[in-house]
Amino acid sequence: MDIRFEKVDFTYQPNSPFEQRVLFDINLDIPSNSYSAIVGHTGSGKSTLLQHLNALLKPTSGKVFIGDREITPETSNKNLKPIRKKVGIVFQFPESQLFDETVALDIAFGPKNFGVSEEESARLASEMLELVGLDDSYLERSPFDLSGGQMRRVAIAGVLAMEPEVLILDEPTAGLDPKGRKDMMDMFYRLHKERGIGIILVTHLMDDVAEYADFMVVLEKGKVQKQGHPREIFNDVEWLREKQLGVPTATEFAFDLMEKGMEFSRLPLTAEELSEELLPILEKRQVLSDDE
Ligand SMILES: Nc1ncnc2c1ncn2[C@@H]1O[C@H](COP(=O)(O)OP(=O)(O)OP(=O)(O)O)[C@@H](O)[C@H]1O
Repeated sequence: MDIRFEKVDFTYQPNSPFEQRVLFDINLDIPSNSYSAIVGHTGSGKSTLLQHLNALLKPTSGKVFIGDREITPETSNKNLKPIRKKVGIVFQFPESQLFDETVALDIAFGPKNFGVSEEESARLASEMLELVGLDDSYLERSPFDLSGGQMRRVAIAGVLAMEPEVLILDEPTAGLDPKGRKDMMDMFYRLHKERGIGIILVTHLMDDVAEYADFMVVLEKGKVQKQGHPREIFNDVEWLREKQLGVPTATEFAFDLMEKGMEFSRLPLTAEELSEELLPILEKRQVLSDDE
């Protein structure tokens, strides 16, 4: 599903003493079924932009296109439900939104609210729980007896139970330990690859952008500074350093080596790509030293 912004401005509390303009002339074209990453400093407007992606917020001026729907400032709040179903948002610390007595009821809440039968909602709860890596034994447990990471998985299963075409993730691994982070990022990648779910991820972690994303948007003070493939954007490493946005670890390392005279056939973004570049060089050096 295509998502496109055309000249979007957004102002909180317009025409009041608290008026604050947060998004400025956003033109954005998020490729269909991509794994996109939105990066930018704190306060740059990422969460505000995210909420336009499923019409939780409407632009103050301009247009947002979500699939075949067009959202303008005049769009009525009625009939937005189908968009909310197609585009699921996992907010920061989603576990704080769990509320039901059992895991099964919590996950089934969304579909039931959309008129899905009791039976089908229960089936969805079981399927989505498995998808997030928890077995059926969790279904009848209270969500509040689970670990933080498990609670987060249950909350994500609740969003998945709506069977969205696009999943929006606002810093989904915040506060998790390194293993929990990796497991969760791998899970989203599997959902993307195996189920064809489009992902739009907000993150500060450039290693995650490099590892998973095929499209990237850089926001600064409410304006889109760059959009494109991460390899293009990370290529301008001087710009990223100047903006203090962070650079993937492997790319930073490769740039250090380039400054010392090493040549690469393409800019490595991940550890795997870096080792693919380095191995032939090291093997060549080994052959040379063996010959000596
Ligand atoms: N509900 C609101 N009412 C008024 N102003 C708001 C509201 N939500 C956010 N803002 C303001 O909008 C600006 C952008 O905030 P936003 O949360 O979109 O940025 P962000 O890039 O997501 O930041 P972070 O990385 O810290 O989550 C900030 O100056 C913030 O104070």
